[in-house]
Amino acid sequence: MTIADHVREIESVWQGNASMRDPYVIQSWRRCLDDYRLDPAVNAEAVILPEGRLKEHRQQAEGLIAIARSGLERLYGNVANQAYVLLLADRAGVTVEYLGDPRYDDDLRRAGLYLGSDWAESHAGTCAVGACIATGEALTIHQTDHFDMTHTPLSCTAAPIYDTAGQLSAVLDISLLKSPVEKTSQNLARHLVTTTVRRIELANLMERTRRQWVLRFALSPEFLDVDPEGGIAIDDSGRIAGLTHGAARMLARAAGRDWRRPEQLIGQPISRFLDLSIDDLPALMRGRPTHERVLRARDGNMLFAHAIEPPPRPRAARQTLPPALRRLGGETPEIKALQDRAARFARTDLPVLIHGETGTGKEYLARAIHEASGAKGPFVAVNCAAIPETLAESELFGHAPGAFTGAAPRGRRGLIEEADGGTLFLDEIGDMPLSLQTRLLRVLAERTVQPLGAARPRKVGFRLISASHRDLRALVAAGSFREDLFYRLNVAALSLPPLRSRGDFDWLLARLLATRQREGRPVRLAPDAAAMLRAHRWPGNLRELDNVLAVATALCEEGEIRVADLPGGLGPVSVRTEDDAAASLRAALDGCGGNVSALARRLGCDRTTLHRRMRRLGISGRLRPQH
Ligand SMILES: Nc1ncnc2c1ncn2[C@@H]1O[C@H](COP(=O)(O)OP(=O)(O)OP(=O)(O)O)[C@@H](O)[C@H]1O
Repeated sequence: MTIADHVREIESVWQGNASMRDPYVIQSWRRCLDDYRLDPAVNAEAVILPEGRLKEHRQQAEGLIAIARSGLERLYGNVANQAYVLLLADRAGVTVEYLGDPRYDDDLRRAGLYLGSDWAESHAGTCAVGACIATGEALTIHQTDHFDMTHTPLSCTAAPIYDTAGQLSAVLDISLLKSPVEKTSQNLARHLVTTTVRRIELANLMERTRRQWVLRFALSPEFLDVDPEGGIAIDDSGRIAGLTHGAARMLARAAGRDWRRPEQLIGQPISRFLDLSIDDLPALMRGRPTHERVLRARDGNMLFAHAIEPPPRPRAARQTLPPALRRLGGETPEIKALQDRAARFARTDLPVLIHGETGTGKEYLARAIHEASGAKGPFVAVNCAAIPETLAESELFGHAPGAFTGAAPRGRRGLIEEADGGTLFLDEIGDMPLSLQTRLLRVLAERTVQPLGAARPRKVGFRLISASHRDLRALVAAGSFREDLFYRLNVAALSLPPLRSRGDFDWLLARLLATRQREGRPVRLAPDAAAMLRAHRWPGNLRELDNVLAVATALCEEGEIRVADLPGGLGPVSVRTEDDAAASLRAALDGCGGNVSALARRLGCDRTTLHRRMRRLGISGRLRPQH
């Protein structure tokens, strides 16, 4: 066809003469002439947007491109060797994603079948993307259907992609540079794009309505599970929260409404369209044979449906925290973040480094991680600051029989070996002497331990958790901590906040108080005493609070801790020292005639705990009442 013939045909159609062209082609020609004032005799060059503007369009369509990509790639895989090009255009008509054969790059670019090409009907004239945006329907613009001669060699088929609110959001186009003369040759292409779009819309619906029920449907049971015709998201109250285009058409038909007016569908009760309520959805889940999952639409048509339950709400995620980690604190964002991080580390065997002031619960957290990890072996805690340097080596690494004077005759397994299969917790790691740091580094690098005097190293496997109240980076800078060891320990870092800044103070207070008993009964806290505890600065953190409660429990009467039972000087301006706690405990011990077991019974804790606390506070168990 010559330009003159083409122009003459368009003019004839415009004058209202009969035509063999599809109605949507004629309507587009009219828009081009009447609305856009285009001239079919003037060839409009393909417009390719400059990179900056293309980037803006791509950024806006990012989510859609990500969802559409696998559908596009699969479709392209099916048609690539037949010289088809795939374009994904946004609702403005700009090509934001493109799959084509690089061998024809120049021709494709010239024809506008390229990334960044702008197919808006207002300047490109009649074209598949533009006409699809204007009509909202899948269609083929074949060769001389195009408005001017620039694009007449092309055959382009496009289908609209609707978002879950029923608005046209993009167009998928499949084009050929050269095609057979017959337009019907593109019927298969039309089937392929509409099928791909249906899948893209379903994927988009599933992605965007994760918290709702999704009902997928098909007209025949065989296709329900493999290739449903559409999907509807339904909220808790049984209203339509989102849908695919196939669903919009089906629902509109069922209730005699217009699918082009999504506000007549979105937000409406599903029961207006289908013989269905929210309570019927569980019965439509997979598990029942497909042919039994039948629904009746309000227009009397039957369809087969498959309901997909929403996943549990995010709150449930907290429920899945291992119990040991749940016990770490109350529900504040800071503690929740700490628990989530610790839970993730617990699932790995990464070395963990915990930082926190003294008494903030570093060992408690380390034990919780050990418990949450499900490790079979033991939790072995070593306080690097407490072992005398001379003993540290044999304590940690063990020794062979007779390795040195005073060595155990049958030798001794070191603490590192004891932790085999479990967790080694090195508390106050910053206080470890440099010589031991070097040996520890070797254990970590080689995963073996060599006891003193032993001929051969032994294999060990454990998770390492270390802790310090000191700034290890500063120690590295000062030369008292090995830098290479620091990097090996500081793989997964956790930081415990000081008690004075914890938003869950009351939760912790209640928790610690719940472990106390007086004469077999729970202990209460008078409101003014609680206020005093809240106002204190707690330099000794949780340990200090625990000690204060222990002593106050011992001193209180009628099971209620009052202000008078709290150590003097407790309050916002005072800085309570461990000496105060020691003095209170000493007083309580005196009250039991220096008998640790008796005091432990009175305090409602076991003897080991009390001994540990006394050791920490520098109190000897053989202490006699002081007069
Ligand atoms: N989340 C918690 N809930 C209840 N009690 C806790 C919690 N965290 C710590 N504690 C208690 O607080 C006290 C101090 O905890 P822990 O010994 O773990 O602190 P730490 O930081 O390791 O101390 P240090 O720096 O002296 O080694 C312990 O009695 C512990 O049982």
